[in-house]
Order: sequence, then structure tokens, then C-alpha cells
Amino acid sequence: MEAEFWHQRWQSSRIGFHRQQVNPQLSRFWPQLPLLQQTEVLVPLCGKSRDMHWLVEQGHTVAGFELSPLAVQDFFTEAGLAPELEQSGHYRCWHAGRIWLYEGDFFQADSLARRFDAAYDRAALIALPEPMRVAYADLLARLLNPGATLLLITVDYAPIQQQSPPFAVSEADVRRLFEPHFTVERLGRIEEGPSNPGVASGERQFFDELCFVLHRK
Ligand SMILES: C[S@@+](CC[C@H](N)C(=O)[O-])C[C@H]1O[C@@H](n2cnc3c(N)ncnc32)[C@H](O)[C@@H]1O
Repeated sequence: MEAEFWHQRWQSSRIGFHRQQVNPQLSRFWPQLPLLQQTEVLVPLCGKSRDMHWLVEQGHTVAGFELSPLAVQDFFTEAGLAPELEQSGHYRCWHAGRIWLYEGDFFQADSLARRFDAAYDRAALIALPEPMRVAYADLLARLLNPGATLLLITVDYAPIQQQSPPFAVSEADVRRLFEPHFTVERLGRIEEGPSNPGVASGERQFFDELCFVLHRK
């Protein structure tokens, strides 16, 4: 999507993707991953996700990337944190405690010449239309060191409509996008069933949240 699409979503508070609770597949599967506590976690397209606080509570530092200044501001305000600001290449980088949020376009992250050993994607890949997903997977491959771990959470649903996010990203899609650079294992699937309005109304046959662990080859 164009940057303007997301700026408008934040300006008009149309952020139905934001969750008050920590993602259940994150809290279930992250502790099983082969990661040191202090590992820095890359969180692309992070919004104001509370999952970042959970990662800090597990001992990690977090480097989030987010286009919207409103999202960044809300994230720190809602946590009662007063971040410091510095310019870091193309980004305004906001920092409080063990969290650094890079305000700007994630697709310029190469320019920072930074590499990571862990990453967490919830609702980032599925926010991007197909042509951008290929560029996103390639960028993650460049930003992650060999052996690095990525926990990836997507949604898959049918029938598919691809006009606006969240886009359906199936296990086959994840394998096609990432297997050139990563090993891919599916860890979990949560079937939303009738708790999903689309399923309840009969508009959708199913709506599932999928969780994968990927390791950079
Ligand atoms: C569907 S939301 C998911 C946010 C977060 N991961 C969560 O779980 O709540 C996608 C987010 O990506 C941001 N975004 C979209 N394109 C971006 C880009 N190129 N660079 C950085 N952030 C971007 C949007 O502003 C939005 O906050």
C-alpha cells in the first residue's frame, strides 16, 4: 500500500489490527525459540503493538520500524514513557528504555547497515500487497544474520479478496516467499471460526491465524 493509505488509517483511528492483548501465539511459541534473552528483536511495521513490551519483559531489546508518527507517539504515550529523539540515517529514531522505534519507511532499513539475530512479524507481511511481499522477504533475508530466527504470524482466509489488508498469506505463500533464504516450519494455527464476523455471517468459509518459525540459512 502507499504510505498515504497508512497515514490516513492512523489519522482517522481506523486501526482495527491493533490488539490490547499480547498475541497468544507469540507468548506460546517465543519461549521455545533458541534465543538468548538479551537478543535484539527486529519488529518491522510495528504499529503501536503491545507485543513489543512483552518482548522487553522477556529480556530483549526491540528495534521497531513504523511509518506513522502517530503510531510511534501513541506507543510511548500509552506506556507512560518519554522517549528521546535522534536522527539515524533516513529515520527519526525514538528511544526509551530497551525500545528503539525507527520512524520511517522500513524498505530503507538497508541504509542503516544493521543486522539482527531475531525478528517478529505479526500483521506486517499481511499488510503488504503481493509485489511488496517479495521485496519484504528479500529485505528480511538481508537484515538477518545466518542462523537468525523469525517468528512470523499471518492470516489465511477464504474466499480471498485482495483489495486491502489484511491480505491472505497461506503456508504455501510463506514457503514460496521465504524458502530461498530460510527454513520454514509451521508451529500453530488458530481457527477463528464464528468468532470472526466474516465467518459468522457466512461471507467467509474460514479465517485462520498461522504461526511459523523461520531460520535464516
Ligand atoms: C496491519 S498494521 C500492523 C501493526 C503491528 N505489527 C501490529 O501487530 O499491531 C501495519 C503497520 O505497518 C505500518 N507500515 C506500513 N507500511 C510501512 C512501511 N513501508 N514502513 C514502516 N511501516 C509501515 C502501518 O503504518 C501500520 O502501522
